[in-house]
Amino acid sequence: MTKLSVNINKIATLRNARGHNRPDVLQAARDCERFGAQGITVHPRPDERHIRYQDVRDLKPIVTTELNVEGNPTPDFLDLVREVRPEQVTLVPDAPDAITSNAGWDTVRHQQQLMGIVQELKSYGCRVSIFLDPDLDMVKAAVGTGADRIELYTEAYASGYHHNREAAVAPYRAAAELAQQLGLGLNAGHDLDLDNLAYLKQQLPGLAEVSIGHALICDALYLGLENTVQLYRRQLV
Ligand SMILES: CC(=O)[C@@H](O)[C@H](O)COP(=O)(O)O
Ligand SMILES: NCC(=O)COP(=O)(O)O
Repeated sequence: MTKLSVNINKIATLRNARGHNRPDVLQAARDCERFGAQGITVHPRPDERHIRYQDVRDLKPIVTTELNVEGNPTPDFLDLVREVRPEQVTLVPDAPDAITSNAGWDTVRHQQQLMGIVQELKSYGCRVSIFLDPDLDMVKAAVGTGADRIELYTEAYASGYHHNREAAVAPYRAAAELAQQLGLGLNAGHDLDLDNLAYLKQQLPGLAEVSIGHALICDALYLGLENTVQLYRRQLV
């Protein structure tokens, strides 16, 4: 089974536009779970333009599925996850000024740094996942970091899907097979949507989890959150 973790960053973007508490991020998390989400993902960024560090603290006690906290392991981010101890931490090498995540780790270059961080986070009981491009050398070097899983960065798959989906998924299938042979669990995310999700799931046996935010929240504007979460779940059976 592939689990659906709903990324609620965009709920926070909308809330922050007015400075009050509408929509309520915590209620949105509860509702996503009630509608079928099997996890809640947040990606606090240093400027707190959507999810704030305090949201992450507030979400931990109310999320009943799994809280997945994504981000660059800066000192502030590490202090946050030390305090909150989410079920999963996904390490993402995004620059502070990045509009959104735009690359996976160079696990060859950063293996030592990641090794120390992964070891510490695992000692708190967090599952640790490393955000990666579908590059076989990066997958091999990810093993040496001690991470439990990798999250394949699916932007290139999503952007190539409508042109040639077989070609778009091929590097992901190779990376997924290698990761699982090497004992790494497999997550995927970024720009997944109702068009491209089912094919990815079909092509990547063993895919443990997808985290989806932007497209899902956009779809919910038209289809409603309950219906949308269920539609995404149905792509994953
Ligand atoms: C790691 C990843 O792909 C997601 O966290 C994505 O970057 C969402 O972040 P934003 O909502 O800030 O675009
Ligand atoms: N890890 C990917 C994620 O959480 C959501 O990415 P997107 O669906 O907002 O592109």
